[in-house]
Amino acid sequence: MGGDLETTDAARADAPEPTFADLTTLRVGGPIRRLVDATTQRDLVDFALEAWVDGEPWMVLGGGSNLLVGDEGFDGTVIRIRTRGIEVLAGDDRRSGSDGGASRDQVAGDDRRSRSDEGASRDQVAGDDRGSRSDGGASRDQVDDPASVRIRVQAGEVWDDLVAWTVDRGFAGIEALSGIPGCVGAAPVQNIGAYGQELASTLVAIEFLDEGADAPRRITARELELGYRTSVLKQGLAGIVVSIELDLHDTAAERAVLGETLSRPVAYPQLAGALHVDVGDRVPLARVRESVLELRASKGMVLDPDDPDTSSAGSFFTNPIVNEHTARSLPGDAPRWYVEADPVDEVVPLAAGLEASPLDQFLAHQASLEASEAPTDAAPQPTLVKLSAAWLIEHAGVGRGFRLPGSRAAVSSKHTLALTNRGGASAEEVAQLARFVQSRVQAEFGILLHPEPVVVGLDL
Ligand SMILES: NC(=O)C1=CN([C@@H]2O[C@H](COP(=O)(O)OP(=O)(O)OC[C@H]3O[C@@H](n4cnc5c(N)ncnc54)[C@H](OP(=O)(O)O)[C@@H]3O)[C@@H](O)[C@H]2O)C=CC1
Ligand SMILES: C=C(O[C@H]1[C@H](O)[C@@H](CO)O[C@H](OP(=O)(O)OP(=O)(O)OC[C@H]2O[C@@H](n3ccc(=O)[nH]c3=O)[C@H](O)[C@@H]2O)[C@@H]1NC(C)=O)C(=O)O
Repeated sequence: MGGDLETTDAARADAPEPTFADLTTLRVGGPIRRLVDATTQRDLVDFALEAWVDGEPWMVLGGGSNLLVGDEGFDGTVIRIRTRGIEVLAGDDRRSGSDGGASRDQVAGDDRRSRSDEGASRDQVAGDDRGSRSDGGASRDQVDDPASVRIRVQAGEVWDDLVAWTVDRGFAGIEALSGIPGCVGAAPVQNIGAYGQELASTLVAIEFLDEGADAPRRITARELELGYRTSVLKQGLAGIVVSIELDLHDTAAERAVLGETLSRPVAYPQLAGALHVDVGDRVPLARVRESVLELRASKGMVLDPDDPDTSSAGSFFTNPIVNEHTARSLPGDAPRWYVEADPVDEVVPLAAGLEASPLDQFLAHQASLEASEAPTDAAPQPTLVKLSAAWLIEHAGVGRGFRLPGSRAAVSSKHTLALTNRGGASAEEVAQLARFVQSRVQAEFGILLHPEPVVVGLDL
């Protein structure tokens, strides 16, 4: 291991060991047997190899903003990613995808290792938060964009600092993702998205350390199969994201003519409303950032130590994607958005009782579907509709501020999709609230809500 590794070991008696309650934005979760801080790429690989050789349980920690860990904690190694560095890749670097020198604006360095694979994939379907399927890779638009600029960012950079950095330099493409918590390395895992942009629209590739490997490899965005809050990383490809590469739009030429750095076209009606423009308009980058930060703050989605509504993991459930038939069965005022093909969320028959857990009912339903379905190659693609989990929760009788008797966990008073810790809640209290919300929505609408955060040591 390198000499600058920072190791916190539970065996060390002199300093109190941080628990997950100290390290996550939900502020719940038990002790960590061994916490190590990887501050360079070399250290990251060394720590990971050490854990893998020993065959001990391991997990990655970024900003702790999308994590619910049980009160028992984690009996293994937690590798906290602290690597830093944002580089602008120039000329050959960006075409080959190698990461040799020639960065014209390197902010911070790291012990980068060189790797040359194919460049950006060329026919990505650009997605947005309401869209469902994103095929990953730089969009044709970006690759063909003569003003595109490619950057590589190390996994431990704070996501929102990166957004601020790009806005300051007039690089457009992730401005609507302002205020999202967490670290850069977690962003491709669930293809973060908000206010009409998602990572898939700008992501070109990642450097990834597969579990058991001793050096990272490059994986193109296309290979990541990015979709609505998902990717092959979320679906089980084990390892660690080491860095990401993005193609952004450099507004320098436009600025010379217009005197302003304009955003990508505004794609989210709520954001367009807040900016007093139409969907499709372009507005100064900094205004988009400001407006998104205000919108997020009004929903309790910007971390603020003085506001218990922000002691959450953001949206606790994903918005369900169902077939058109199910969507039509909902009341007329239920928000619905048509999406492109993606897996349909399970609709559990209302007749299924609530005695079994939602997961058991889901599995039983899945098994009965598999048993009854004859294989077919030419099934027509169903029309898919994304629903609002927040609306379903509210209309299942779980309003803002709701809490179970005696519990210190509550639904946010600003947005029903965020479960919050009002002070001193246990992980089990958060899990109880989550199960209650799931069971209410299921009883009312027959729809099973899926947790968005990574859940460790708890059953949901
Ligand atoms: N759209 C929104 O408004 C919100 C979005 N988020 C997003 O959720 C994510 C949370 O980030 P963060 O707080 O840093 O993550 P966390 O520290 O909460 O980690 C959550 C999980 O992400 C995976 N992960 C994190 N970093 C890496 C990495 N370098 N390589 C591989 N897997 C990794 C791990 O899952 P595993 O163990 O399964 O590999 C980890 O358990 C961010 O992308 C954040 O932007 C969060 C809240 C709101
Ligand atoms: C916060 C996250 O991402 C957020 C992202 O910031 C926003 C903005 O793009 O859109 C998603 O929320 P969302 O679908 O709830 O978006 P919002 O615009 O806040 O609400 C949608 C609709 O839900 C309904 N709504 C919202 C809040 C509420 O308390 N009650 C309610 O009924 C309203 O009808 C509203 O129009 C993302 N969540 C998911 C799971 O997709 C996160 O992933 O953690």
